[in-house]
Parts: sequence; C-alpha cells; structure tokens
Amino acid sequence: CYKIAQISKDDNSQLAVCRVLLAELEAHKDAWPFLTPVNHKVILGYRKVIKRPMDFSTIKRKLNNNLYFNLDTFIADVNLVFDNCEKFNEDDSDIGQAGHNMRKFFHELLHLKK
Ligand SMILES: Cn1cc(C(=O)NCCCNC(=O)c2ccc(F)cc2)ccc1=O
Repeated sequence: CYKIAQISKDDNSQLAVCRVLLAELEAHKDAWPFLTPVNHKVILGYRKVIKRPMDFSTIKRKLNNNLYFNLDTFIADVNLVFDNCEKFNEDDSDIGQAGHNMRKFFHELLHLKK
C-alpha cells in the first residue's frame, strides 16, 4: 500500500505545483489577454482559426475539477494558450508580444522548479 500512497502523493504534489505555476502566470503584468476565454463574438474569425481555445480561467477550472492527469498535461494546456496566441496575432502586436513574454516567463518558471 506504500506504493499506492506514494503515487497519489506525487499526484497531489504535482497538482500543488500546477496551482502555484498558474497563480504566477495570472499575476504577470502581460497576462491580461489570457485571463478569460477570447470572446469569439467580438474577435472576428477566432472560432474558425483557433480549433482548441484555451485560457488561464479554463485551466483553473480544469485544475479544480481534477481534469489534469499530471504536470505534463497541465503544461500542454498552458503551451496551447501561447500557441493559439502566436497563430492568431502578429508578433509585433500588443497581444502577440504579451504571448511571447508569457511563454518565456513560463519556460523560466518551469526550469526554476525542476
Ligand atoms: C489571446 N487573445 C486575446 C484577445 C483579446 O482581445 N482578449 C481580451 C482583451 C481584453 N480583456 C482585458 O483587457 C482583460 C480581461 C480580463 C481581465 F481580468 C483584465 C483585462 C484577442 C485575441 C487573442 O488571441
């Protein structure tokens, strides 16, 4: 039973790491484009171009509903936010730049925590 306890403890500690990482992303000055889902009624063309929308509030809901299997599935959704941003926005736009800054910040966070 030690082995089973060990696996579940890792899941819990991995989930705790995800919550801390998400809180740090949300606190970043350039997080504003990513805090809530893109409103495709306002942002024309978004629903057609971006097949898998993702944002920090959706990631938080998924975390709270235990929908991430481990740290890697959480990281995949965070990277999806930045990949969608690069696909839809020019690099030299405010939101495009925010996406690049946030991706770099997240990458550095991950290397700090390893
Ligand atoms: C990622 N992405 C975002 C937008 C976009 O226009 N997003 C809304 C910006 C306006 N939203 C805010 O300013 C805001 C939202 C929540 C908050 F707590 C504080 C400020 C457009 C294309 C795209 O690819």
